[in-house]
Amino acid sequence: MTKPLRWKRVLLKLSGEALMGSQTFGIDPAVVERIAKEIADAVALGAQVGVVVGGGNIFRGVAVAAKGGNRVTGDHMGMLATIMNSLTLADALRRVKVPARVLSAVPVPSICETFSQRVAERYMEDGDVIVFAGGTGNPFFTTDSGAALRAVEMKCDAFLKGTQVDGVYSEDPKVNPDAERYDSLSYEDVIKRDLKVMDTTAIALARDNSVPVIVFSIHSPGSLVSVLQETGLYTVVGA
Ligand SMILES: Nc1ncnc2c1ncn2[C@@H]1O[C@H](COP(=O)(O)OP(=O)(O)OP(=O)(O)O)[C@@H](O)[C@H]1O
Ligand SMILES: O=c1ccn([C@@H]2O[C@H](COP(=O)(O)O)[C@@H](O)[C@H]2O)c(=O)[nH]1
Repeated sequence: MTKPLRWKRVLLKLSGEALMGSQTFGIDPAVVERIAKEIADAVALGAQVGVVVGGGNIFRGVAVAAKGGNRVTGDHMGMLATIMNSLTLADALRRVKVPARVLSAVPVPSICETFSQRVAERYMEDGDVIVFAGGTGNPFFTTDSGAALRAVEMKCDAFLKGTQVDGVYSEDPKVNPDAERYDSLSYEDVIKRDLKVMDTTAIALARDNSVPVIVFSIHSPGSLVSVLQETGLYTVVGA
């Protein structure tokens, strides 16, 4: 018998860098296809899925600012990068027969629809996967914050952060391989100890609206369904 889902409506945040595969930049179509299939498996089990994809595989505004450039222009470019990733993922979802919509916080009407909560709600109820593009639509934010915002707006049961590592550690495990891994943590632990797995704005928004944050590795095959069924390896951040 199939294990029931612990969380039915979820916001899945995918690291843009995770889409690069073994490349150092851009999108590896094989990785996107695998992730699309994992989302299809979750939908087949009854999950309602909204997705936010980061843009770090293409562009980050801080990189412009670090070289003395205009941060706002850089952030605009970063948001456009998330739209490119979102279009790619939505196409891959359609190829595996999952109805997918791209709703962007930054209006680009000749390319995709503009985000509105009411429209998004209707699509989700219809069983469509929504790829929320363009982050929050504002500079000086990140897609983690955009994802937390959409998770709250869409009344998601959980915010799933599918990333490069299999949970939250005492330090960045890529920097310190001996860092301690946690199965669960409070929102306050993450904020006070400045555990940089995601930004403070995103964690605070999740905390203030009681949305659990689940951090897991998107590289591990089958991990999305495992997380939804409360099996596998992940860290839960909650009250
Ligand atoms: N305490 C910590 N626990 C776990 N991971 C951490 C921690 N501190 C830093 N990290 C790093 O944070 C990264 C998670 O961020 P992620 O790669 O998802 O980037 P992002 O900025 O959200 O997305 P993008 O790749 O699109 O920019 C992990 O890959 C990990 O190396
Ligand atoms: O609300 C937002 C979201 C993102 N940006 C810009 O996009 C890039 C890529 O997003 P990541 O979360 O780093 O993957 C980000 O560095 C910002 O430059 C934004 O301005 N506003």
